[in-house]
Amino acid sequence: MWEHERLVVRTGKRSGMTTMVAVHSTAAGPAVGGCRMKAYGQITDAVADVLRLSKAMTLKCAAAGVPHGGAKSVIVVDRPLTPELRRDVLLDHAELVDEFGGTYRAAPDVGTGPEDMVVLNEITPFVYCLPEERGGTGSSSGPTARGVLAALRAASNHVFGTEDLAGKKVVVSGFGAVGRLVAEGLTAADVTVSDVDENRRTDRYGWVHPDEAYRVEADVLVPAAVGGVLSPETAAGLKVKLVVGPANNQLTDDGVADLLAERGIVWVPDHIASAGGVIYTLAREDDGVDHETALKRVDAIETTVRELLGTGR
Ligand SMILES: NC(=O)c1ccc[n+]([C@@H]2O[C@H](COP(=O)([O-])OP(=O)(O)OC[C@H]3O[C@@H](n4cnc5c(N)ncnc54)[C@H](O)[C@@H]3O)[C@@H](O)[C@H]2O)c1
Repeated sequence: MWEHERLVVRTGKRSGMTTMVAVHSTAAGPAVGGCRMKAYGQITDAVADVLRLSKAMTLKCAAAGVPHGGAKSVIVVDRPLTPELRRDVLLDHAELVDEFGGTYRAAPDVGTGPEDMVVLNEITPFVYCLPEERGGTGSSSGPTARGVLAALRAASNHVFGTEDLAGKKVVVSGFGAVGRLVAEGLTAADVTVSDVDENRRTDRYGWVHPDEAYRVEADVLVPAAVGGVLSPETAAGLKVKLVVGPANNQLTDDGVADLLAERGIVWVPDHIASAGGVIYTLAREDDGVDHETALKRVDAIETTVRELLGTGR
């Protein structure tokens, strides 16, 4: 069933590249979501992604209790990006974002960052996370990681009876901006990391090949790379008790949640565990609260997860 409010797919007049915006819902308020820039096999893959991700943003905003709906945008990279082409496609995309008149407000996502929001902002005011020197709050990776750590505290307490994961083996799959900060925050745990990019390997943590990350024996798995990583097959092969991570849309389909539950594996939905970035950004940029107050709102993810797991207080 079609449940999105609006989907527009456009060929950019400067770049000739395809960009798109999907608004899933504005029922709770203007829709927010990231602008993803990546290569896809087919345009239909990109459309499927933008529809899935925009719906996940509606769930994320609802669970976080912020007065916004969910949207997402995608820039389909179909050739090597020179700096000129990158700028052109961002300007093309900015025109599309602007046509939504504020019903979609864009933030960075995989493949884009605060500096790209500066380019969008040349055409549209409807952007978040400009660099701090431009009056924005910059990258939201820090608050996102903080939210994941809050979710981990609550879930760890539920599963292991301890909040700090002391001595527990934790596998962080995806050693990028968020994964790295989550690993750093798990000071008491025995952390192993994994990434498709071998250059990210470090002596500080154990290392496991990405193909093995979802099969190794451990206590906790933190998906911090890409979506679609929990399929019926990977769920059947997991040897962990707890899965909590920032990667959006971790399940290949909703039924995988039941498979995990049947196996006694506790999974905290990604739209709850990954909400720290959106909570922080909206608190600072829309509500105008200070850094510490915004972080307190992020830390409330711990309470949300306690309530979700029936250990609320
Ligand atoms: N940054 C945020 O504020 C934020 C907010 C909400 C959700 N997320 C989600 O969290 C995840 C991580 O975000 P990020 O900002 O750290 O991204 P990032 O691009 O900085 O890091 C992702 C890392 O995953 C690696 N990777 C890619 N494919 C992989 C694979 N198959 N197996 C293992 N590693 C792989 C990449 O090499 C990279 O190091 C993404 O799914 C993102 O959508 C991020």
